[in-house]
Amino acid sequence: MRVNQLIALLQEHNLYQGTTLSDDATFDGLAYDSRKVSANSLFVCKGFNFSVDYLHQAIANGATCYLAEKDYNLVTPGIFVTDVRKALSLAAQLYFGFPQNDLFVIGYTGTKGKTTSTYFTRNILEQTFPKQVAMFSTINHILGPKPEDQFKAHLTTAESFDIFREMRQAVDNGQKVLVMEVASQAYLLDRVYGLRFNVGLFLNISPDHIGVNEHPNFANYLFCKLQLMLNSDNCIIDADTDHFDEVLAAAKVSTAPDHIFTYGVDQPQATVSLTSDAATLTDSQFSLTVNRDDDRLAPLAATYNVSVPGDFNQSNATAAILASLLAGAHVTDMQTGLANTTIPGRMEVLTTQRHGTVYIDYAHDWGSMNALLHFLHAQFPDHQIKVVLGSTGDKGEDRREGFAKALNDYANVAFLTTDDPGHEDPIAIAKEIDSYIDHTKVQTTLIPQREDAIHQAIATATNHDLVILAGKGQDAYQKINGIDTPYATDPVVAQEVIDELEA
Ligand SMILES: CC(=O)N[C@H]1[C@@H](OP(=O)(O)OP(=O)(O)OC[C@H]2O[C@@H](n3ccc(=O)[nH]c3=O)[C@H](O)[C@@H]2O)O[C@H](CO)[C@@H](O)[C@@H]1O[C@H](C)C(=O)N[C@@H](C)C(=O)N[C@H](CCC(=O)O)C(=O)O
Ligand SMILES: Nc1ncnc2c1ncn2[C@@H]1O[C@H](COP(=O)(O)OP(=O)(O)OP(=O)(O)O)[C@@H](O)[C@H]1O
Repeated sequence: MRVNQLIALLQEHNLYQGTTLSDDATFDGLAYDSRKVSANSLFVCKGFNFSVDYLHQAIANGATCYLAEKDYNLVTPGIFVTDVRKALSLAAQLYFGFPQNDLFVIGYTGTKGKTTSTYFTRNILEQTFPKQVAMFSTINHILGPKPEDQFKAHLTTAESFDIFREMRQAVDNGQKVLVMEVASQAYLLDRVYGLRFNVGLFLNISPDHIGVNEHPNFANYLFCKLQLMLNSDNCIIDADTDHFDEVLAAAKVSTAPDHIFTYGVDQPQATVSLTSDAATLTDSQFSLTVNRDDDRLAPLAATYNVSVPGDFNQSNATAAILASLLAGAHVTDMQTGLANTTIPGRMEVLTTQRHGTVYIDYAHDWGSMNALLHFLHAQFPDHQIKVVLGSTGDKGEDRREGFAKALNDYANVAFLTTDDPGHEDPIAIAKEIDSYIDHTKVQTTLIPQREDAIHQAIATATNHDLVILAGKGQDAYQKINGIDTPYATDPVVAQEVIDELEA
């Protein structure tokens, strides 16, 4: 990477303040972690917990220059900028050769449904472009068709440097499309600064991620999510979302009306309207009506089966249909892809002979729990709803009251147990949830061991019951006192219980 190119790019974005380096210098490496610096690298000084010791370590490891918001007055030269997070994103794009230019990039934001929709979209597009669809999801990253190109994710949206590094790998692996989740935190911390999306989707918004290390308030949370609409060539919006008018207004700022698409349940005003045709305990079927006179959209008027239950998943699937249409998919690809998608820990279904139907779902706040229980209650009114859940410690304290509200509205029985208690006592958390429960509607039992709670829920269930194991999905740990304590996962525990009971 040549320094004069970097300076020109920084100047273009009004970030450049000056340098103590000669402008004909070149770098062989770029890093923001002192432990990953190689010879003749540019080291980027950023972060809430940044320490000058990291800069010294980076220099010892081979950094020949640093990029920072302040001059550390060292012999080693520096490049100075007004905003180092934005500068990191631009430097990474330059260093990795702007890999986004060789990918069709689809980004999903929303409080709920990002992971599910990302999986749906990838599965559809894999029908159209086999082995050429990369994915950055909360669960895992896929950069190519080989097993070594797939690995677990650390964040929902990675640091900018890692995003562009992985995009470069994906392009080098022959990938044509990238489907990724864009958390609000990504805009808060400029992880996608300077990235233009071919398609940006806004699924929904409800209060979440507000706290010390996240957004200061809801207005900031919404502001960050809206940024995806301002940075996308095509915008797709769920017309049923709260704050729809603000989302649409944000999309209109930089996107022409015929590149803005909306969808909603039984919404004749939306570009595409979806109608639920059937729902069983294990899957569902819906139809789309196209309300805009547009030849590209016309073929979407069809019927689709989704192998994951939940009316909210019909909405997620519709988002994926529109996004994949813009990427070049045919309706048959959509129908096949949706009918064959399962998402780890999202509405996984275990059927039993005598103990009802068991759902494993990642619902871990009021919004998702409410959507899940409302769907099950409305669709299967003759069934009793039994829920196993806890609430995380050290954060999201308001979730406890939210869970109780959703249980009061729709559940019959709740087994309150452990879910990532952190430094808190799980039973104290369970008691707090219980304090908001209306016991005339919901019968509660407090059981500290999650495995025991799952056992009791399934063992006491009959074929008229729906048993919901909520909150952990496929998490293979419990966060206890700062340690990720191994946990077999809800699906494994549940299957063992079913095998034991029905042997
Ligand atoms: C508050 C927050 O989001 N922090 C993220 C941010 O940290 P940061 O830039 O402030 O860096 P830091 O962790 O304070 O470390 C300081 C700097 O020193 C460097 N360092 C550190 C140690 C060392 O020996 N040498 C060294 O150079 C680090 O590389 C870093 O650049 O950037 C880091 C990557 O560069 C992230 O790992 C870190 O995420 C933390 C772990 C986190 O938990 N973030 C959560 C809140 C988050 O981002 N969540 C979203 C939302 C999820 C959702 O929607 O559900 C997500 O996208 O996952
Ligand atoms: N469109 C939706 N509306 C409401 N709830 C949903 C929707 N889609 C999924 N959910 C619920 O939210 C849970 C999380 O879904 P998913 O992982 O797809 O969302 P996410 O946006 O990636 O979530 P998170 O940011 O919490 O990781 C699901 O297990 C389901 O209970």
